[in-house]
Amino acid sequence: MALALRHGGSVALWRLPNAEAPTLLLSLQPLLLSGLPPAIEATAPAGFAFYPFQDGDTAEAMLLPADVVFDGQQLTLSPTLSPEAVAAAHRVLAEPDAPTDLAWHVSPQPVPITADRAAYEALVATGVAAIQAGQVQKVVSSRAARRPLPAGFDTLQAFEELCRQHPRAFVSLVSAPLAGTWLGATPEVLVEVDGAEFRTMALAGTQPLTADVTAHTAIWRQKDIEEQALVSRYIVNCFKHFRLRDYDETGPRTVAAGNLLHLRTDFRIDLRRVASPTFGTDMLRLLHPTSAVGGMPRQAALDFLQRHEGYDRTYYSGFLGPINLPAGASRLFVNLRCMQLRPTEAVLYAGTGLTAESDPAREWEETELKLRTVGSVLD
Ligand SMILES: C=C(O[C@H]1C=CC=C(C(=O)O)[C@@H]1O)C(=O)O
Repeated sequence: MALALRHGGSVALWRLPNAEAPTLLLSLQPLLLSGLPPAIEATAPAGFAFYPFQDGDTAEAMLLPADVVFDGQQLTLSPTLSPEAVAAAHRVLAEPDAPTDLAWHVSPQPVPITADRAAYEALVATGVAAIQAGQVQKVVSSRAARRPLPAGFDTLQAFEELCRQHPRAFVSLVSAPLAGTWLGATPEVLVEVDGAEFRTMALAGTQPLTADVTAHTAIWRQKDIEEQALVSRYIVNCFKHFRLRDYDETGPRTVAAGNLLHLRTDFRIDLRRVASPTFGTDMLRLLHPTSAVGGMPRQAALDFLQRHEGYDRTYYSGFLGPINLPAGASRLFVNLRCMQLRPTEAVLYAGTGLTAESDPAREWEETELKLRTVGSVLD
C-alpha cells in the first residue's frame, strides 16, 4: 500500500457485506473513463470502479486496474505488470505495513461548500415547492459537512472500525491521485452480477433505529412508502427497456443500516433467461444515478439539483466496487454514508429524498443521523 501511494498509484480496500476479510487492490495508474459507466460483463477488464454522481469536469470517472489484488489469502498479480513491478509487489507485501508511513492522496479539488441548517432547510423548502408545482415528482437533496480529524486519526483503523460497526454494509477505503481519499459504509447495492444472477435493490425511506423501533416493529409514514415505491417503479421501468417481465421481486421490507432503518425491495434476474449478453452493463448505465440519489423524473431532478443544491457532490452518491474480481463477479454499490478525508479534516455527505410532504426540519435531522454512520469514527 505504501509503495502504491508513494509512487502516485491508487489503492482500494473493501469489505463486502457479511464477508469476513477485506480485499486490497493496488493499481499503478488509474484508468480514466469518460462518459459511460464501465462494462461489467465477464470479458471486461478487472478492477475497482470509482464513479462520480455525474461524470463532469471536477470528478473523473475511474477504473483502478487490478494490478495487485490480495484477498487475505491469495495474491494475484496482473500479467501486464513488468518484472520489476512484480518483484517490488512481492517485496512490499512481505513486509508488514507501517500505517504512519502512508501518504493518502488528497483531492486536488477545493473543499465543497457546506450548508448550515438554515441553508439546508431553505433547499428542502425549494424542493418541496418544485414538487408541489409539478416540476419534479421526487428529488433527493443533499449537503456536505466539515469535521476536524481527531488527534492521531488513523485511516486504516477507521476502516477496521467501520467494518466492525457495519457487518452488513459495503465498507470501502479508496485513495487515488485525482479523487483523494474516501471512506464509507454503504447499505445500497446498485448492481451485482454474480455468475448467472443479476441483482439490484430499491432502498429509500429512513427512520432512526431505537430500542423501541426495530426492523421487526417499524411502522412507516405514507411519505416514506411513496418515496421508496418511486425507486422500485424506476427500476421496473428500466427492466421494461429490455421487455423483461421475468424477474423476482422481494419486499419492500424494513432493513437496518447502522443507526437507521430503511425500506428495501430486492430484485433478482436469472441471466440465463435474458437474451442480451451485455444486460448487466446496460442496466448499470440505465440505473445510475437512481431515483434514490437523484429523483424522478431523472433529468428534471438532476436539473433541479444542478440549479439549487449549491455544491459539487463529486463521488458522493456515485458508485464504487469491484468488477470481475473474481471473473464473472461484479459488485457495485451507491457511494452513500461516506466521507472524503483531507489532511486535517473530513468532509461528510448525506442526502434525503423529498416528496410533497417533506418537512424541512425533519429532513435536516435525517441528514444529521445519516452523517453519524461514518462520523462515528471521528469521535
Ligand atoms: C441519499 C442518501 O440515502 C438514500 C438511501 C436510502 C434512504 C434515503 C432516504 O430516505 O432519503 C436516500 O434515498 C444518503 O444516505 O445520503
